[in-house]
Amino acid sequence: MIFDRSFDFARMLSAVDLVALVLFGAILLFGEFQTKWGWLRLRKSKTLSPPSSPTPTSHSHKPEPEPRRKGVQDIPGPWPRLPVLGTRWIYSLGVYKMDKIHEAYRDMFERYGPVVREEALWRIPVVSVLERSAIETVLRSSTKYPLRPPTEVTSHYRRSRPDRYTNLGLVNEQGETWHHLRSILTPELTSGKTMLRFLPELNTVASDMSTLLATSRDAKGVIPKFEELANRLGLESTCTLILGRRMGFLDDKVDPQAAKLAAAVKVHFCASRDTFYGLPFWKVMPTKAYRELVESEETIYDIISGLVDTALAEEQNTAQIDAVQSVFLAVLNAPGLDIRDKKAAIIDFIAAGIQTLGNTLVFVLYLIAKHPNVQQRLYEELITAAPPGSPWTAQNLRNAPYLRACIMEAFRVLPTAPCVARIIDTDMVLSGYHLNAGSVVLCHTWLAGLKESNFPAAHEYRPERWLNGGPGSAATFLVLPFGCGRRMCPGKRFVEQALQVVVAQTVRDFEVGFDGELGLQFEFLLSPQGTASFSFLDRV
Ligand code: HEM
Repeated sequence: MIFDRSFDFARMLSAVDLVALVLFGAILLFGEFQTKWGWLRLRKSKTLSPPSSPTPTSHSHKPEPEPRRKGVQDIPGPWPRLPVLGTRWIYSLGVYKMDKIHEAYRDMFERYGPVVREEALWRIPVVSVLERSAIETVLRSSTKYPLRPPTEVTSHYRRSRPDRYTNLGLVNEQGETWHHLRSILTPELTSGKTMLRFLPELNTVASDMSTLLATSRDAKGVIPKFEELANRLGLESTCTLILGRRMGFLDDKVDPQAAKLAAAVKVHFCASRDTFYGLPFWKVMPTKAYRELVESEETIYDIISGLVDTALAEEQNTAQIDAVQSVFLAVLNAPGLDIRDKKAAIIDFIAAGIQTLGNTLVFVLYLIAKHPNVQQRLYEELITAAPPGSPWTAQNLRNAPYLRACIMEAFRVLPTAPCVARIIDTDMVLSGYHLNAGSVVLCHTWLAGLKESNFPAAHEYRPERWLNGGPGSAATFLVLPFGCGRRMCPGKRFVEQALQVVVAQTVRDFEVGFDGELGLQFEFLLSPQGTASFSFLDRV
């Protein structure tokens, strides 16, 4: 077994590695590189009292010793736990592959049971939970300012650029600063009214995507790198929503900016993964992953910043897509925020929509393509709800429950975000272990949703389970593609609507096919592995 205590860790390290590790440990020990949220771990317990010591009594018989309660230190997990560095070595020394971390968790749950403890830098425990009850306990306890572990490397970089950022951004901020940003930056983005007004423009985006699919096919109807088009769709639709204008990323000719931006977003996710799961050498020197992160962050900033500036200049003269511009302007006109924060928020929103939406579209269409019966039923529903040539209105979409079921089931079987992370802010008992406030917990919603005990025939793609009231309470905390509570993804409404319109348009226009199996890889998000070769045949 890989993680037996007899596992010979030293054999895996060269002498140079060992010296580097020792030196690194010393630097960290005496340096100022403690994680910024480590203090939470040290906070006083709120709800649980420590095990009580036996009270002296006048009776002669000895009181029964109380069973020792199991704490975080008792949770099984990879071994050895190194001083300072914890267990992050498992991803760096070839035990698990960095791009297969989704499989690593599956393996660890099989090996150690439904609760697994890893240790991040400074031996801070990171607890992974698989049981539905544990996931519910964590996610139900959402407070006013829910805490999600920040991506430390982005925070580190942003602190080094006060010319561009005054804070860490919505994704990485915590507490009152996060709440302030969230309440100012997201109301337009999350508003149902905004989405409704955006629908006509989304129809033109979906129709342009269909044209692009038709013209990008080879003689057999195959598009060998569909994921690139899916990312362009993500970029175009998000820009249309946020900037209030069409950008032309779905035009026939590949826009070099779009390609550069999509590539930078991919590198950014991978570098975030490598710095998060790898050994934290980036904290003391600019490692390859850190340099890639900085480079991609700057590329993303520069390109989107250019788009924002152009949109802003045009805004002075024209009101382009009347309804949609409100997201962009609402952010720019928000009171009480530095212009750097507004610009950074717009950039973050656009960057957030590219690969997330692209990957999700690949997954949904893949599952539909691999299940011809599902595709046929969906097609029949769609042409009844909106015959070819008619638009996707709110009413037409309401009349397509099977479409929503296909998307929801895809989120259960192949979600882009496979777990929801929290730093718990009260003590709690999870699967029999007492955890103190400040513990980092990863709720593995994806793997839990694939358990037979939660969903019958869990490994099968069955959209029907979401019809007529859905699969019941099992779904509440297990199928959470956008997270939950106050920190839930503010892009949820937009993404759901965009997916519905684009999938509906695509399946109405084409019979979608996929040869073979789609591989998966972990890029901080769950992503298709390699290229995704789809066929799109005209409906007769
Ligand atoms: C398929 C597409 C998407 C998926 C699957 C997705 C998923 C998620 C998830 C799981 C979270 C964490 C939620 C939590 O901790 O409870 C999140 C946060 C976030 N997402 Fe998305 N997202 C998507 C698209 C978008 C888009 C298009 C935008 C912007 C327009 C966006 C902006 C954000 C922001 C700003 C946060 C941080 C929110 C906060 O901490 O307050 N996302 N997303």
